[in-house]
Amino acid sequence: MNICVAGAGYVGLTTAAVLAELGHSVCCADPDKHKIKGLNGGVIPIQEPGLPEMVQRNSVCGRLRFFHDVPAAIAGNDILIIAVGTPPSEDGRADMTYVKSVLDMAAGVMNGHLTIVMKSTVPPGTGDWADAYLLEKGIGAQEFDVVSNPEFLREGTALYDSLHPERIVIGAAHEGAAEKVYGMYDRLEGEVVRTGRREAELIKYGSNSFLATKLSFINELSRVCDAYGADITQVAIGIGLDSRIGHKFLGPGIGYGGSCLPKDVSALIGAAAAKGVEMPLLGAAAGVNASQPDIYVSKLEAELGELKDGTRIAVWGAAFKEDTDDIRSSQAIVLMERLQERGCAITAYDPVVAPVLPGVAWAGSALDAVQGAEALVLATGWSQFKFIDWKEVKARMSGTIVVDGRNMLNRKLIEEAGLRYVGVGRP
Ligand SMILES: NC(=O)C1=CN([C@@H]2O[C@H](COP(=O)(O)OP(=O)(O)OC[C@H]3O[C@@H](n4cnc5c(N)ncnc54)[C@H](O)[C@@H]3O)[C@@H](O)[C@H]2O)C=CC1
Ligand SMILES: O=C(O)[C@H]1O[C@H](OP(=O)(O)OP(=O)(O)OC[C@H]2O[C@@H](n3ccc(=O)[nH]c3=O)[C@H](O)[C@@H]2O)[C@H](O)[C@@H](O)[C@@H]1O
Repeated sequence: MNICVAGAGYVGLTTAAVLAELGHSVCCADPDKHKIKGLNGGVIPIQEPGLPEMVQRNSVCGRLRFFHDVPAAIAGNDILIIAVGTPPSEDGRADMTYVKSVLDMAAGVMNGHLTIVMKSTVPPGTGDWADAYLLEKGIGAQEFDVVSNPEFLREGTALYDSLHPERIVIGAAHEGAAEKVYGMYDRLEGEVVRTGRREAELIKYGSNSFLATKLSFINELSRVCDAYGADITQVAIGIGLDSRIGHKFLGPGIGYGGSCLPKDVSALIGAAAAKGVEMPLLGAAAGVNASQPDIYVSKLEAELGELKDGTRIAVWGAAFKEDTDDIRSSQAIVLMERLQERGCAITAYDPVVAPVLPGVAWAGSALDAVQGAEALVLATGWSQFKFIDWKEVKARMSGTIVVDGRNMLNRKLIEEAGLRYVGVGRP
C-alpha cells in the first residue's frame, strides 16, 4: 500500500518505520525541516531502542522516505495517517491545531480517494467533526473516509508494541473503510476490534485514564502502607494475583508522567465536561498524581529535617520513565522543581537527558552526581542504577539517605554499604 504518515514524532516515526518493515511504501512527512534533514542523513530525533536500525534498513531499500513538504508527500498516496501532537490547551482539552493543519493540507491536494487514518489521540466526536470539516471545504463525500485507529504503543518499547499489538482498534463509519485500514496490518497478529469512530476514540482515552487511575490508586495505597509500616510491594503482589486486577501498573512511585497519561486524563475530563458530565474519580486520580512528588519531599524532610537553602540533593533520572529521552510532564523534573523551591542545591544525572532545568547542576555520571550529597533520590527507573557500587556511593556522599523512588533498588546492598534505605510504602 502507498501510505503517507503526517508527523515524524514518537508515534509517526515508529508507525512509518513499522509499516515500511511490513512491506508498504511509506512517506513520512513533517514540516520540521531540521528533523527531516536529520532523518534523511540517518539522524533519529528520538531515543527509541531498535528504531535507528529499522529506519536505516527501510530507507536504504527505498520503502521509507522523509519529506518536509507535507502536502506534496500526501499527494498520490491512498492512505494518510495523522500522527501529529494533540497537546493540552489551557483549559486542559486537546489542542486540535495540528490535526486541523493536516486536514487543511490534505484538502489542498486530494485527487481520487483518500483514507484518512486518525492515529493521534483525539476527543470523542473528532471523526465526525473531520468529516464535516472536509465537506465544508468542498471535498466530496465519495473522495475520502475518516477512520479512527488509536495507537497504544509505549515509549521505550515502541517497536515491540507496534509489531505485537494486543489489539488493533479500527473505528469506521462503514465496513469498506475499516477493511482498507486493516489491510495495513494484515501481517500482524493482534486482536482486531472493529467499532464506530466515537467508540474507538473513547477506547483510547478510556485506556490511558484507567491506567492513570490504577497508578494513583496504588500510590495512594502506598501512603497508607507508609503510615502503617506495611510493605506495598507485598501488598501489590497479593492484590495483583486476582486475575481481575493483575500485576501490571501496580508499581508505586513518583507518579505517572509522560506526554500522554496526564494530558489524556485532562482531555477526557474536558470532553466529558463539554457535555455536562463530571468525572470526579478521574479528577481525584489526577490530584493524587499531582501531590505524589510532595511525598518524596516529606520523606526527605523526615530524614534530614527541614530542607533549607543549600541542602545538597542528588537526583538520579530526569526522563518520565526509563528507556526514553522524553521529559514531557516528567515527575522527576517536578520533584526537582519542588526541591528547588525549598532552596535545595540539586545535582542530577540521567543516562540520556541533557541538562534541562535552570539552576540544576548536571553530572556526567551517576557517581559524580552523588558527590557531597546529603541525600540521593532515584526518580527514574533506569536499570543501570541497580548495578551501582553502593560502597563508592557512600564514599562520595556527605550524608547517608537513599530514597528509592521506584522501589527498585537492592535494599540489602545499600544498607550493607552503610547507607539508609528509604522506599515508597515500605517500612
Ligand atoms: N508518544 C507516545 O508514546 C504516544 C502518543 N500518542 C498520540 O500520538 C500523537 C502524536 O504524539 P507524539 O508522536 O508523541 O508527538 P510528537 O510531538 O513527538 O510529534 C508530533 C510531530 O508532528 C509534527 N507536525 C505538526 N504539524 C504537522 C503537520 N501539519 N503535518 C505533519 N507533521 C506535523 C511535529 O513537527 C512533530 O514532529 C498524540 O496525539 C499522542 O497523544 C499515542 C500513543 C503513544
Ligand atoms: O498514549 C500514550 O502515549 C501511551 O501512554 C502510555 O505509555 P507511556 O506514556 O509510554 O508510558 P507508560 O509505560 O504507560 O508509563 C506511564 C507513566 O507511569 C509510570 N508507571 C508505570 C507503571 C508502573 O507500574 N508505575 C509507574 O509509576 C511510568 O514511570 C510513567 O511515568 C500507555 O502505557 C500506552 O499504552 C499509550 O499508548
